[in-house]
Formats: sequence, C-alpha cells, structure tokens
Amino acid sequence: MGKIVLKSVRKAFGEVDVIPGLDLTIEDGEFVVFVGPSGCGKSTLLRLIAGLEDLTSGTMHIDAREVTSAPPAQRGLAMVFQSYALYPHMSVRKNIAFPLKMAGASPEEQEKKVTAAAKVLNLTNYLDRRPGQLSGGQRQRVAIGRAIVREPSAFLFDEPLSNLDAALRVTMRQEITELHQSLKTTMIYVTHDQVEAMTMADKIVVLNAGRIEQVGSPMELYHKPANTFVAGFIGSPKMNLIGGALAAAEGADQIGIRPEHLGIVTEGGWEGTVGLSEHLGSDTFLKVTTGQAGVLTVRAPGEVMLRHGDKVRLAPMPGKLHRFGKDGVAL
Ligand SMILES: Nc1ncnc2c1ncn2[C@@H]1O[C@H](COP(=O)(O)OP(=O)(O)OP(=O)(O)O)[C@@H](O)[C@H]1O
Repeated sequence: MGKIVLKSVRKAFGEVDVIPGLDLTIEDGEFVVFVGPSGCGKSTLLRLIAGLEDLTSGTMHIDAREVTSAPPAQRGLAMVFQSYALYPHMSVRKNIAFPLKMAGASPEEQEKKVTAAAKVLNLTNYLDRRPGQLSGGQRQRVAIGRAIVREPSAFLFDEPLSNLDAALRVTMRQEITELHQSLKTTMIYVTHDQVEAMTMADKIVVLNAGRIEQVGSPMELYHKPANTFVAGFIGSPKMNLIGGALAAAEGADQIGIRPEHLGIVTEGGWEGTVGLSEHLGSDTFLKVTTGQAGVLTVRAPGEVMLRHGDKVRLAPMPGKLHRFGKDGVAL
C-alpha cells in the first residue's frame, strides 16, 4: 500500500519559506508528477516525503501511519536519483542486491529478488558487468532495480532522466510508465519537463514558488487550466495569451488560445504577417504578428507553405478559447 497524505506541510530554510503550506493526497498506486519551473520546490517536496529533509510544520502519513518525524529508512519508500548513485566497483548484481544485503536477507532471497528485478528491467544479460561498462539508460535501470528489490510502498524519482540524451529519455520514459503498469506501486516523479509530466502522469501537481497552482489529470490541465500560470506551463508551444479589446469583448481580462487551436482561414479572423516559420514535416510552427491580437504562435498540422513575410488570417477554433479574469484565474 502507498497512500501518502500531506497536511499543512511547510518548509523553511532559515528565513525563506520555500514551501509556505501545502495539502496533498497521493492515492495508492497513482503515478504523480511534480512539475514546475526551476526553484519552485519540487525536489524539496520530494525530499520532505522521503524524509531527507525535516518538515518545519505540518504532518505526513503513509497509509494509516504517521511518518512526520520518521527517518527515511522507516518510511518504506525508495528514491531514484538522476546521478544513479551506483557503486562503481560492484557488479550490477551486487549493486541491485545491496539494499537486501544491508537488510540481512539470505543469499537465496537476494538472488531470487535480483533475478526477478533484472527480468523486469531487461538487465539479465548485464548482471556480471560493472556500472562503468553500461550505457546511461542501463545504469538508470540498475538504480531502479535497486529500488524494486526493496518492494517499497512508493518510488520517488528526482529528475531521473535528465542526464540522458533526448532519444534515450523517450525510451526510458516509456519503460518507467510500463514498470508502473506492471508493479502498480505508487510513484512520485519530479521533472521540469512538461512532456514527461503529460505522458507519464495519472495526476500532475503544478508547483509555483512552493505553492500548488493546480492538481489534475494531464487532460484536465490541458483542457481546463485553473489559471494563466498552468495554461502557460502545460502544452508546447505555450498557449497564446491575449489581453486588451479582444479579451474585453469576451468579458475577460485575458483570453488564451493554444497554438494548435488557431486555424488558418481565408476570410475573417485576425490578419497578420508571418515572421518565423519552422517546418518539421509533421507540423509547421508559425510566429504571426497580427494587428488585433499581437504576436501569435500557430501550430498547423503537416506542411504549410507559408514563409517569412506572407500574409495570413487566423481564427480560434470553435470552443477552444480560454477566458481568464483578474489575477489570471480561469473564468
Ligand atoms: N538546503 C537548502 N538551503 C537553502 N535553500 C534551499 C535548500 N535547498 C533548496 N533551497 C531553495 O529552495 C528553493 C526550491 O528548491 P528545489 O531544489 O526544491 O527546487 P526545484 O523546483 O526542484 O528546482 P530545480 O528544477 O532547479 O531542481 C530554491 O529557491 C532553492 O534555492
């Protein structure tokens, strides 16, 4: 079991309130992603859950057990770091078995659990190698294997893929998602990469300056962002935000339209001139300077034959406009 409940959790470093006060419930078996800009407190929140930092105030429970002051080893959680933290002089087998050995498991039990973890992680053929003889992705899998054998009630991942190249990140992201599907154990995953958040999470927690801006499924956050911060953070390229008369006409302080929800039309809409055009084959990204709506980013499917200096008309697709009021809160 791995339900984690944080109540009025606050963390200050000296005078600075990094997490001013936060409530969060993570259900058993959920894949929860903490996302937010650099310095928003994602790692601090994860480290508080792990017990690597003390709470300044508030409480934390894992299932029915209060663990507010429990040391990390008594929480039954396993943390996987971006730096792998493998022992270079030990084989993969010994690295994975290490926590079991420390806990006093018999050699037979160690072998059984290491064999099972290696199978899940496709590491069976690498058990006699040392970490230095492995690729970055394989090393990351060893680090995960060392967590799996402990059979934790939750896995905590702190930006585990940030040392890997772009292609390997995609593969590992899928592997971790599949691992979650087979183990069904609670996973908490910290990233500043909103694509990782969108593709992996059951539930995303968007943090900003130590506060929760919104908690929801990826599609809830995409379709119903609670405010302009979430609207700007989730989705790539960013949502276009427009103020002034166009927003006022919609009864809003700002209106938002995602780049993929701006259609190229032959009449009506907002007239503009193409600045930058990026042709990816699958999509075309345009930066269009309009009179009424300012500079807009457009993501059009396929190859759109528009270049720098071309005139174009843009219109929001029906039902895709977001409205935001005072302080950027969704209306
Ligand atoms: N031990 C510490 N002492 C003082 N300040 C700290 C300490 N650890 C973190 N902070 C501060 O707390 C804030 C949150 O840091 P944290 O590492 O949690 O952010 P993050 O969202 O994980 O950022 P990043 O994505 O850059 O890793 C930052 O302003 C950081 O400088």
